[in-house]
Amino acid sequence: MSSSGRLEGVIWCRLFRRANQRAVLLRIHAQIKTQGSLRHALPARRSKFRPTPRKAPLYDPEQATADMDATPPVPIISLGGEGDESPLGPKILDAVVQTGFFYLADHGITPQEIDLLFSQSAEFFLHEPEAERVRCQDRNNNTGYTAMQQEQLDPTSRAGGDLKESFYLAGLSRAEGGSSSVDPQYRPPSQMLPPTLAQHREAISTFIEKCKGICDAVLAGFAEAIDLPSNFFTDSHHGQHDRLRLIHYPPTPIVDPDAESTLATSIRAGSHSDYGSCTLLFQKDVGGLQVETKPQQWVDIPPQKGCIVVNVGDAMEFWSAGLFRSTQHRVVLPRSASESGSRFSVAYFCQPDEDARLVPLDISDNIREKCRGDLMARDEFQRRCAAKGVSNAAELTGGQHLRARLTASYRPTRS
Ligand SMILES: O=C(O)CCC(=O)C(=O)O
Ligand SMILES: [Fe+2]
Repeated sequence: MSSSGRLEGVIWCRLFRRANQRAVLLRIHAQIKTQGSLRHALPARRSKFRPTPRKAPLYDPEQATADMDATPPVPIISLGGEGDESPLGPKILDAVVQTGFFYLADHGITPQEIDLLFSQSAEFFLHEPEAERVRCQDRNNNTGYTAMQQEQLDPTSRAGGDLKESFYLAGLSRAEGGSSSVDPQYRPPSQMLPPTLAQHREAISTFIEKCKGICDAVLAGFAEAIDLPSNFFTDSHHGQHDRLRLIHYPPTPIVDPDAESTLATSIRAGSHSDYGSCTLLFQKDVGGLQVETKPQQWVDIPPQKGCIVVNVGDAMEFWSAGLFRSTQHRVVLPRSASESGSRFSVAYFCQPDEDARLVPLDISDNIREKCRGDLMARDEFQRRCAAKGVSNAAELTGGQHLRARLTASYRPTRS
């Protein structure tokens, strides 16, 4: 075939796939109007949502990145490169007590490593046969594949399950007692990998270890920020429950975010706070992530070149007695053509150990004074704990909180 013929073929494949997906979504939205629930409107088998296997293009790192360098809505903080020995703690204090979100620069993972992981992720979501994906599901260990709408991050919403699919990876080399010396008590579970990911096992494992290293630095920063020894939190984080999560939000039609009807349709990721100590979020070229900076006030956190989004999770909010904020965030449906294609993201969830007690700390007067304007009132802290199903954080362990939140947001796997 000539190159122009091939190009034409590719364009037709893309147009056909887009039209096919659009038709399915439009049918579902029409059914929502009559049946009132997207979950009921879902086809019995979810495979209709999928791009056609083996014909879809892989993730293209050269795609336009229009939003990338707009004025950042949260601070950009350097983890420190050569010649920058300044400690992280004082640099992140304001951000973690205000929104709990910041961009992290100079983190040591190269753009090439990130691009590679995103293309491996796209290869999995767009090319791995359904049987292989499903074979690797393990909800008991929070590893492997999760299907479209299996998770509903905001269980209170009437919109139904989130329009995304994902794959959770536990520390691969740690699970086998590999390179790093992990006390067997804190070993993450081993898991099956589907062929498209198994062939990249080494690279993915290295990526996970790098994320763990960054999280250890962030945890040390959290401790230093409140005048604690830098190992205060890292001692309770052996990576046992940490997960790297590859996420794919398939193409969906553009919606008007302010329209009343949009509230009844599903969302890419419902409003939620993260469950652990901190999250590293890698975004590429498609936006949609928003943070609730004030009640009902949602601010976009667009991809920022070279930066990871870091946010505080519930465990750290409990531990810090509400000084650090685990803020609600979500991923909205496409608002423009640039958001309507597939969105890929990668999250590294850093979790406290199973037995870590999340007893709220006594925050020193010195730190309280520094954060005066942003301190959370005691009753607000209690209210936020209660909203997350926690009556007394002092009696909670890292493992208990994680399981409670996962149980609340996942529906059982279909057999
Ligand atoms: O995909 C994203 O950008 C955000 C995902 C997220 O917040 C989560 O999975 O907890
Ligand atoms: Fe999140």
